[in-house]
Amino acid sequence: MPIKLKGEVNPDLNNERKKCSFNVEEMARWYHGGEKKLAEKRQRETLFLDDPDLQDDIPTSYMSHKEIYEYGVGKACKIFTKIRALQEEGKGGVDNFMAILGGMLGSGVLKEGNPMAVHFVMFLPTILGQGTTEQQVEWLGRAWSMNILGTYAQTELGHGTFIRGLETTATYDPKTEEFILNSPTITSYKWWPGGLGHTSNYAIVVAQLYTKGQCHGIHPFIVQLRDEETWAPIKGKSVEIGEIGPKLGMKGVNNGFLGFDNVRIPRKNMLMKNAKVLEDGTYIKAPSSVLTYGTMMFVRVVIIRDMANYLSKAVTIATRYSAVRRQSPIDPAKPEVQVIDHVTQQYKVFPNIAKVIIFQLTADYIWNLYNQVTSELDKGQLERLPELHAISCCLKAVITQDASNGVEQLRMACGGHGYMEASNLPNTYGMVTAACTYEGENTILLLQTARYLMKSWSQALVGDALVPTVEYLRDAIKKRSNKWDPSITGIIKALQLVAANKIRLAYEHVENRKKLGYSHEDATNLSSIELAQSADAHCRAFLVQSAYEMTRDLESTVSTSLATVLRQFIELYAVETCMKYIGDLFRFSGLTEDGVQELQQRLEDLLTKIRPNAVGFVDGFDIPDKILSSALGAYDGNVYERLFLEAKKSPLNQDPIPKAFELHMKPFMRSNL
Ligand SMILES: CC/C=C\C/C=C\C/C=C\C/C=C\C/C=C\C/C=C\CC/C=C/C(=O)SCCNC(=O)CCNC(=O)[C@H](O)C(C)(C)COP(=O)(O)OP(=O)(O)OC[C@H]1O[C@@H](n2cnc3c(N)ncnc32)[C@H](O)[C@@H]1OP(=O)(O)O
Ligand SMILES: Cc1cc2nc3c(=O)[nH]c(=O)nc-3n(C[C@H](O)[C@H](O)[C@H](O)COP(=O)(O)OP(=O)(O)OC[C@H]3O[C@@H](n4cnc5c(N)ncnc54)[C@H](O)[C@@H]3O)c2cc1C
Repeated sequence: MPIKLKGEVNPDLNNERKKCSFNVEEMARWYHGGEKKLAEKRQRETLFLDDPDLQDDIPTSYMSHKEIYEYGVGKACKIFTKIRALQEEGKGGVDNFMAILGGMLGSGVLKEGNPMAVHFVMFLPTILGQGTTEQQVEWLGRAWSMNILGTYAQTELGHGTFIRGLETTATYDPKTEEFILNSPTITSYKWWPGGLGHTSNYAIVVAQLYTKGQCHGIHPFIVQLRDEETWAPIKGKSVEIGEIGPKLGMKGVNNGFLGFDNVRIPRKNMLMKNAKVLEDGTYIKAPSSVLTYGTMMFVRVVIIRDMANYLSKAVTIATRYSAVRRQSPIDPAKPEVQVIDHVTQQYKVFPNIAKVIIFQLTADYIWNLYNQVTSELDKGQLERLPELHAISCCLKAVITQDASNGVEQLRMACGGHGYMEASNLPNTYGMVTAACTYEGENTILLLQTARYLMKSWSQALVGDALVPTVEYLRDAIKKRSNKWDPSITGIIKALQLVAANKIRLAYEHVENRKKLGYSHEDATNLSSIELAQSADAHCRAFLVQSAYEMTRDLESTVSTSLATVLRQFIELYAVETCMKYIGDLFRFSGLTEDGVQELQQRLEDLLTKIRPNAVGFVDGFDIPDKILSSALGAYDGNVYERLFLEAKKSPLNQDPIPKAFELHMKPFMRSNL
């Protein structure tokens, strides 16, 4: 019997949708920032997803490495042609870029990643954030219209985290008013930049600046890599350039390597909004050396929404599949149930739905804070930069880690079929887990936050004023333990108390070690497990608190039925966080065995309450099938038909007798007859 799509929605999914107690369209409006934004999102998606030129004829899974790249570049050009047209019509603005570069619409049209993404995510923002007005005039026009394509070349073969240790040099020659770029060692070769391999003809290169025989640390330079007409690497052998080879995921991103042999660039190509080199080689310091790190902060901020997007896709796939899949009766006398009725399955899936909401709210919070602080920086006010750095570092670390764990858990929640590329969960995992490493490896970022927390603790000890994100430390100094209060505000206080005590202990252990004669750096390294954990605890308390505060007036903005379900998810997030940190809560918050049993009961009650709304809720994320790209997660739930149709696409299935039979198996199988 030929397998065809039925054109009908799976009856189990139909029943789920009938059970939903709130209006899914209202949820979509709330989640996407209001009616206007939702309508724009849908129009944009239709424009891209229905374009015959942007359909996937062959799944990329069956393509070679080279084909994936060529196909990706072709698609990227078509995508940006459409984006250009939208911009020219004055439609969409930054929202178009947010959508097309990230894990929602972007990953729907270009599953393996976009080889031109770093041009918009880092090359342009670096010129904007670190170029002078003249440099912006010189470069931005051509970069915006993509007449030149750039990347961000910071990481080297030998150094990614410790950027002060980068080895690429840019030595100023006052005679010609040029910088001379060199890669003195193999470890100094740039390694990793997205699109560097074959897709960019310019790069922001981060290099050690030498002038008048002195090193002034790392600075950004605009360097041409390839001829604009011929695309040949410039000046024969002086630029050595290529791509780094296959990776776990992001297979279409064309990450590259780059080496310099006496490559000369004009003085004006050093980005000089902050630090400067004058014609005679005089160096003028920046108001703060960390302003060079600004692009990384920008990307850490946008990654948060990207993680919410990827997780929302994975959890939509797993929730719908869990409603369609029937396996094992609960009562042996009755038929097999939908796997979503097994409570352990609910426990795998629903907390990940809750995380999408929390991450989305956090993305709004951090985006607003980022915009406030950068507008202050433009006026020369640097006061709030450390707080933004501290909170964005731990949020990036915790949210990428949770999203990555979440996608993997959801893949497993789909059993064997989750392991198929046709589920789109393996590819999603490849995209998400990369974010745990890029833009600052997560442990490093937690340690950056911890560095700030140590300072904040010492300020709290002497009664100095504290910024809002660490204000809770002041109360914790006075009160080291608490009486357990199971309300949401009580949970927030308890999580803050855990964080504050972990910060205190890490601080005390660093200080004790210093008293034993260790240097500050060695004492810090010896205490770094506790330091990283204190930053993690701080972030988790922050996530619950900010979600709670950002939804304070929920009842006045949405219907009671929607507010009820949203509150259930926020409460589930808070309770699940408590269950994960139960040992810490016992240590520091006055939680008792009775309290734990109450939390367990509450967790189970919440799963039961959420159960009838789960499918409706993920429908409210409003993710079109073409973006989900999943046989398991499509709106109609025709899982088995889709899996079959995908399997039929395998090149091996195009011929009933494989070549390998005549070539290898037959001679082998008969050789011992
Ligand atoms: C215009 C564009 C239009 C449209 C585009 C719009 C939107 C795009 C939208 C959507 C896109 C969607 C998704 C994007 C998602 C994915 C992106 C795609 C691809 C990603 C490509 C990846 C790129 C990269 O990975 S680039 C390389 C990144 N590398 C790193 O992150 C390195 C990590 N290391 C460091 O940052 C540093 O080395 C360090 C660990 C911080 C240590 O540095 P250093 O040794 O100097 O520091 P100290 O510890 O001694 O600290 C000194 C001092 O500085 C403070 N500090 C450190 N960093 C910062 C900072 N960034 N800002 C402010 N302050 C900072 C630190 O706290 C110390 O302060 P104190 O001395 O006061 O304690
Ligand atoms: C998909 C992808 C895309 C990327 N795109 C770009 C790009 O466009 N441009 C670019 O410039 N770079 C890019 N990168 C590079 C990326 O930014 C680095 O890989 C990242 O910053 C981590 O650095 P590393 O690889 O040197 O890791 P390492 O620093 O070598 O980390 C290895 C281990 O050492 C630990 N470690 C290191 N230092 C410390 C410390 N001080 N304390 C405690 N532990 C420590 C880490 O926690 C980790 O466990 C990309 C990377 C990936 C994976």
